[in-house]
Amino acid sequence: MKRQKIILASSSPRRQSLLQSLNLTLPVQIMASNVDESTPDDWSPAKIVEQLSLRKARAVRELLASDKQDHQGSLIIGADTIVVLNGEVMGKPRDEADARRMLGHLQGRIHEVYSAIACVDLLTSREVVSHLATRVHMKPLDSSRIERYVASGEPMDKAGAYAIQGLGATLVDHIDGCYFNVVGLSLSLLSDMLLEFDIQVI
Ligand SMILES: Cc1cn([C@H]2C[C@H](O)[C@@H](COP(=O)(O)OP(=O)(O)OP(=O)(O)O)O2)c(=O)[nH]c1=O
Repeated sequence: MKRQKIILASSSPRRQSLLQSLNLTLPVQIMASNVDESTPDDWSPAKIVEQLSLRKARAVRELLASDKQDHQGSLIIGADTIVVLNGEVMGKPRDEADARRMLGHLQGRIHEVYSAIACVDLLTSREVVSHLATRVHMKPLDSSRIERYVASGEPMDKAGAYAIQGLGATLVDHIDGCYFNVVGLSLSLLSDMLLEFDIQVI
């Protein structure tokens, strides 16, 4: 049995276009699942993103279980991103008020963005998971600027209520670490992990 395809277990358009930008010779299929993203309070940021990325990839494996034959050569990839400020974990904002609150905490401070990638191999049943943290230095922002940014709609489906790849770039002073890790899928980490499954990007 040979490697047939990669399945990205994600509904995030950012992750889809980042993976596609690698121009892999293997076909890429998108298959999102609905997983419960709640986690115990005592989990570290690294454990949260690693376990959630695994949960997403395993959920797709379960979806495929009924027609295993067709997917045996698949490598499933899941990913998860959170923002962490002084121990406070921020996922996606619940509403605009929550986005305002998150940006109010992040402005003028340094936070970390944790993103994990999980690879679940249907060929060998092997699972590999890893994460990176990137430090983001956000500019000081007054409340009217935060208000205008929230009104743009961009924060709503982003961890920490901003998108560094969009208008949010204007709110960031600088970062230490991998840029694509902030966007939600580190291509550097992903390429290293794919090599472990004999998939060469370049
Ligand atoms: C900090 C930051 C996050 N994000 C996004 C990446 C993720 O899509 C999202 C964090 O939510 P996630 O729960 O990691 O992902 P998701 O629900 O969007 O997609 P899926 O679970 O189906 O893979 O925040 C940005 O796009 N830009 C940024 O600068």
